[in-house]
Order: sequence, then structure tokens, then C-alpha cells
Amino acid sequence: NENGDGGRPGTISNPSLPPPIVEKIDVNPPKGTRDFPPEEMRFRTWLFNNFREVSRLFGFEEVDYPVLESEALYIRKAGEEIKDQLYGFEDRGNRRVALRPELTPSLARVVIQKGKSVALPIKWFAIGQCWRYERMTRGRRREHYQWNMDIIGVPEITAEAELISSIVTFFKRLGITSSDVGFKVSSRKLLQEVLQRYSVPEDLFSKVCVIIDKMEKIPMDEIKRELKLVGVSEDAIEQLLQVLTIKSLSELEEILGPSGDAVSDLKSLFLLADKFGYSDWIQFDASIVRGLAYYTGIVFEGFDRERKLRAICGGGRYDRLLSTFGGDDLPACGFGFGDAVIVELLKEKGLLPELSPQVENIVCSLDPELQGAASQVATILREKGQSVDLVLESKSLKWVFKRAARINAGRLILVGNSEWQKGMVVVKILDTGEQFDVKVDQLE
Ligand SMILES: Nc1ccc(Br)nc1
Repeated sequence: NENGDGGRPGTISNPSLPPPIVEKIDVNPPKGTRDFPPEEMRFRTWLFNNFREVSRLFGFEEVDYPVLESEALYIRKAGEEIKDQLYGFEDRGNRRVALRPELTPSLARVVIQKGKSVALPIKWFAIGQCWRYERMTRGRRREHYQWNMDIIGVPEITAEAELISSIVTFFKRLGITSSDVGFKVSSRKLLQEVLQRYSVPEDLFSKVCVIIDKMEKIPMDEIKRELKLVGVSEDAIEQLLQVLTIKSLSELEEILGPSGDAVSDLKSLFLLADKFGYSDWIQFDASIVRGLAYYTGIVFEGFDRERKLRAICGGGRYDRLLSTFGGDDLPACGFGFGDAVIVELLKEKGLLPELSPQVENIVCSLDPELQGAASQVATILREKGQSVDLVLESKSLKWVFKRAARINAGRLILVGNSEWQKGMVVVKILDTGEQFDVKVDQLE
């Protein structure tokens, strides 16, 4: 290469000294975590830009919270997986803290903190990194980024309908259709109404939901055993499991009667879905409960119709979360949309975008004496809002053209002696090869 010393360009090696003896560090990121080098970061930026654009279309404001929170936000006694995998530790001040496993408790904390100083309804969105500590036996990730949208202060089902509409909008922006994905929708009030009929104490509700959410993942006997363990009677268990197999709202109405909230909420949601124009995206599925303890009403999850992937996203109503933190309850609903399954879906559907680096100009001097002039040209272009990759060392034209191609530069600006004497530079349009001498003060 140009350095003639056989090493990588830019490395400094002094042959007179022996190499330093250092233990080579592990250059990989910690287990379960990812680096985002440029190619991966371009995809992440593209994905997050779509999250942000949809949030903007729905009039939501962006928020964020510390990735480190008090562990107390996540200590719920409902046997959730998210609690088993909490990335918690004691800090140097002997405080129990945790890397956030989800964003909703932080939202609840800030809403309580702000109290009446924030107008309702709150419509906030966040894209935040969330963590879990899982034995690496399953080789699963320990961090992911989640897009959340939440509406606080709206008791009506219009809030859930709006949130589902925002996710449909997102899918459509990516080219995903209702033939590719759908939403299974139910209401936890369905379970609540059954439990009430069998006088199961209210405080078992969350635990029962968390157990039932494991239905697809563990054998039915285990589900029954765990339900019995928390104190649900055999009759109630039979009726619960029977209700979860209901396939239509009319059947649900037959069993629960027409006046219950579960039926009326779901009917409202399907009516609104029709008005929003996304009826073909949603279906009633009584078995959907979601695994978070705090949901109280409508719950939904996005799924791929080929059933090859895990749930794409999920959410629901959580009207009691604020009071579990000692605040005044406010009606609330929201969803979480992770950055992992969506990538698998886009791969499956051949919808991954082609994202290449982009820079408008590469500027280089043809003579080391003109490096300063090249810097001036770069500055002029940048002040006009043009992106510039400025060649910072004396390089051959062959090297410059190779780099220009790699970074996908639109133009090559050459600063040469004879032109510079006339206050000009050479501009080469790289995809057509056209070349012009341009006065520096007329560069644009
Ligand atoms: N809650 C949570 C956090 C991190 C990952 Br990866 N998955 C789920």
C-alpha cells in the first residue's frame, strides 16, 4: 500500500521497539448485546425514523427516561417473566436499581411526578433500549429497542383503536399488509367476569392472567396446577379454560351475556376498526391475555399469519398502574414494539430496505500545499448544507476514486494549483463523469 511498510495505512509501527505485551481484550460486545456499526446503524435509523414518523402523524410527543431505574418500579408480585429476568443490582450507594426491562413503569412514574401540571390526554411515544438478564443458555438477546406509544387520560375504547391504527399505519409504510400480519384482540375483562362469577378474589386477577399467558408455552396440566396453587377453584379453572377457546364475539355474548364490559368494549373496538379502515387486520381471540401483570382491559398483539415468528408487538389498557405506584389512577393504554421480530418479518417478506452510505461531495487537494484550500472548499460547501467527505491526507487519485465509490459520493471536488490560481476548482459528477471548472464562490 502507499505507506510501503506492509502494515495497514495509518498504523504506526516502530520496528526498533518490540511490540507491547498486552492481553488482547475481548473485542466483542457483552453477551446478549449488539454493536451498531454503520450498516446496522443505517437499518436501525431507518426503522426508528419510521417509528418517529408514525408517532408524528398521530400527534404524539417524544419522551425518554433513564435506562437505569429504581428496581421498585418492577417489583410486581404476579410471577411475570419480566421480573424473573430483571437486570437488577445494588449500586455504590446501596440502592437497588435495574436496567429497565420495559418503558411503561417509567412513563407512569413521570406522569405521577408531573401530576396536574401536564394536560390530559397525554400522548407520548418513546424509543428506548430495554434489558433483561437471561441465562445465556438460550442464547437470546439481553437488550432490544422498543417503540412505545401511550395515551393517558382517555377511558374510551377510542384510545385503543387509535393505537392499533398507528401500528397498522407503521406496517403499511413498510409494505407489510393484512395478508402478512394481523392483530389478535381480546379483553382481560373477559377473565375478570369469569373470575367474579366464581368469587375468585380480585387480587388473584394479575397472577391468573400471567399464568394463562403461558398457555402456549407450557403444558396445560402445568397451567392448571399453577392456577390451583394460587387459589383458583377447579370449577373456575374449567370455566376459565373453556372461555379462552371462544371463537367469536357472539359466542362470548352468549356465555357472558350482552351487558358485560368485555363484550361492549370489544364490540366498540371492532366498530371503530371499521371506521379506521383496518377491520381486515384484527380478529377476536379469547386466548390473548399478554404477559404483563398490569393490563386491565383490551389487550392485543401483532402476529405473522405464517406463524413462523414470535409476537411482533403487543399492548393494551392498564387503568390501575398509577395507583400501584401510589399515584391517583388515570385511564391508560399503550403498546410496545420491539426491534427484533420486525427484522425477521421484513426478511421473510423481502422488504428489507437497501440502505447505502450517502455523501454529496468528496473534496481532495491534488497537492499537499493545497490541503488548506481543500479545507476552505469543504467549509464553504458545508455552510451551504452540503455533506463533504474531506480527504485528510495526501492520497493518490486512484485511492480517492476508490473511496468515493465506497462512500457513494455524488461529486468529486478536486483542488488543483492551476484552477486554484483562478479561484476555481474541478467538479466531477461521479455517476455521469461530467467535469466542470467552477468558481469557488459559485459552488452549490
Ligand atoms: N423485556 C425485554 C427486555 C429485553 C429483551 Br431482548 N426482551 C424483552
